[in-house]
Amino acid sequence: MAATGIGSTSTSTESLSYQRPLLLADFRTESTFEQIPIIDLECVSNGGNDFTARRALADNIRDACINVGFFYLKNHSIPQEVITDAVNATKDFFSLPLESKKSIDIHKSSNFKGYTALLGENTNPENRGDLHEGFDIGWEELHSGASREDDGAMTGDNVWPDSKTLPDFRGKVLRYYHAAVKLGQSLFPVFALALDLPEDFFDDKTTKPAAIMRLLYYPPQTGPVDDRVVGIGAHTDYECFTILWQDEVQALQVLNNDGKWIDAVPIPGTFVVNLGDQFARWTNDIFKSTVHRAINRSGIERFSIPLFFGTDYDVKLEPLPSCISEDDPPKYEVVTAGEYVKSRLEATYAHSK
Ligand SMILES: O=C(O)CCC(=O)C(=O)O
Ligand SMILES: [Fe+2]
Repeated sequence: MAATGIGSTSTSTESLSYQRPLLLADFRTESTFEQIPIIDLECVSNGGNDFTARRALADNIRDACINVGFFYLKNHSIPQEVITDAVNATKDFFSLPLESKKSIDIHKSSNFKGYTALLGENTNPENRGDLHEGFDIGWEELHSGASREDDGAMTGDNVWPDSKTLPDFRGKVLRYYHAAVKLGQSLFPVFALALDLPEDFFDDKTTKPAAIMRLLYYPPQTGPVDDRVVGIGAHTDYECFTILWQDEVQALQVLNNDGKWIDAVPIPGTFVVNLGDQFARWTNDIFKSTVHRAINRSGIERFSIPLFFGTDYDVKLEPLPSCISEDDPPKYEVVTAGEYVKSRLEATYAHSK
């Protein structure tokens, strides 16, 4: 599937920009961040015909990717109604009796799909388990329900709760999934431009959206909090980038270079986007896969929905020539995106096997 949202036809201005010397690391600032930047996606959401605006957007995104690894996205194109439906479906799902949810436990799945119970996952190996419940899905055709025949290491169907119990659940969740995938597809060309690559660079590497979506529920943690049992322990994400919807409850925190946790304060109408390990690998760490965690000390329930979007599972994560040099040799062994995601998921769920 071709990337949507912005065109990839070359103009003379674009060709010139590709030939600029690539000194991406020079965009790194000396001091660390104290805030997460807000980026306006209007020029992509409106059809993306203005290259000057796309270039300016890519420059802002480059700055955020090199120096923070996180940004808020405003003026995205996902209708509020699609989000609200998915959030309501999320709340209905987590309200089901534990035995219904356990019947589709993620440990029964060969491809990491289904329900994760409280403490079922441990994102930070130094911790004792994450205090959230989750529900994971991957790509599935909206109407026919077909999954893909061959997703390499990640091949397999989604699992769903009983449609008699939650008749609208699958439709609402998948509608949001496909909207978020479309938004993600519109971001790949901007990331490419931010790396001074042709805007269509990721098109042939993202033909079958390798996107995992999670519904997450964080119960409140009251009283003294054991640092080793938090909502989600300190970790980096595994794919190229994550598009996170979060409700109004503050819990997400992002680690800056001074080791200080910066709150990713909820901003209504925005998504939080953060980079993951695949982009760190493509760029030999020029793009930051920033450590983050979530602790819900608010006293009320919190819900969030991340969508993790990587390159196709059979694509090799090779460093871009512009991001390596004699002084900066490749830092990572080359593996496929699917092997990488699978190995990280195996480690995350190993403790509750
Ligand atoms: O719920 C959140 O705010 C963050 C979730 C997260 O970091 C993840 O699932 O990887
Ligand atoms: Fe994360």
